[in-house]
Amino acid sequence: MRSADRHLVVAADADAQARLAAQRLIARIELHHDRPAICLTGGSGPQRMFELLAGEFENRIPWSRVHWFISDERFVPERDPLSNIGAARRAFLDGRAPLQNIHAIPTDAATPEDAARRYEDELKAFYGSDVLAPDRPLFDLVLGGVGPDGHTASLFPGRPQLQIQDRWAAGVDTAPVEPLVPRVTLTLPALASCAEMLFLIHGAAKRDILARVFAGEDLPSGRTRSQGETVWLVTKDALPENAGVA
Ligand SMILES: O=C1O[C@H](COP(=O)(O)O)[C@@H](O)[C@H](O)[C@H]1O
Repeated sequence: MRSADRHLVVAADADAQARLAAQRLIARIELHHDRPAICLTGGSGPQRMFELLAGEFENRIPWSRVHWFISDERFVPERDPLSNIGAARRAFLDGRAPLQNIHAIPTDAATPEDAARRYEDELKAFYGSDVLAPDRPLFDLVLGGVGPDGHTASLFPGRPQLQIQDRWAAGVDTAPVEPLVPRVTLTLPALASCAEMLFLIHGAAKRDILARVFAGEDLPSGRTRSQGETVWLVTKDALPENAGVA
């Protein structure tokens, strides 16, 4: 199903979803002949796909060329089990991606805000400009998830980071959902600067929040926009009735 705002793809189960996601990621990499930029995310959504990238799909990734970023981070060291980039590194990046191609949010900074400013500088240096051009996306692919309150990355409902238009990253002093640690998040304009935004949603526990997003409620995940395609890759068990799929 296609609508003005979203392209919905339904997967039979989490394994099928992970395969489709890995194939989309590889297709985006293949479209970029220089330095593809992939923005990973935390949470449960991409974990099975990470396993496939370390296994069955490993030989299809030109590891020396691809650069890996992260949509948001908990303000903890990478070795902490709560670290989003730490989880991605352990699952598939370590031993495959060159270290200089892994762009972690610097959680050794003094504060989340300092970390956000340093990450913004790193993103701008990679992009080669301080201004995001409408016809030149920062990322080839941005992965997304939806939390129980409709948050995506670490953009939470009603929080000021959601309104930021002039920054690429921002600190979040306290997260309103578990784990209750400070965070750093990319902002909506930075996330939107992509050729494809791919939400990975699975499990019956996501059905109610997805129904609210699809109903048009003003939630962070529903506010995301991409310069290119926005794809919601949803398993059957997470699909709400208002998704418009029989
Ligand atoms: O806190 C976070 O949650 C969202 C959604 O994660 P999920 O486990 O509920 O699918 C995730 O996208 C974000 O990166 C993470 O920091």
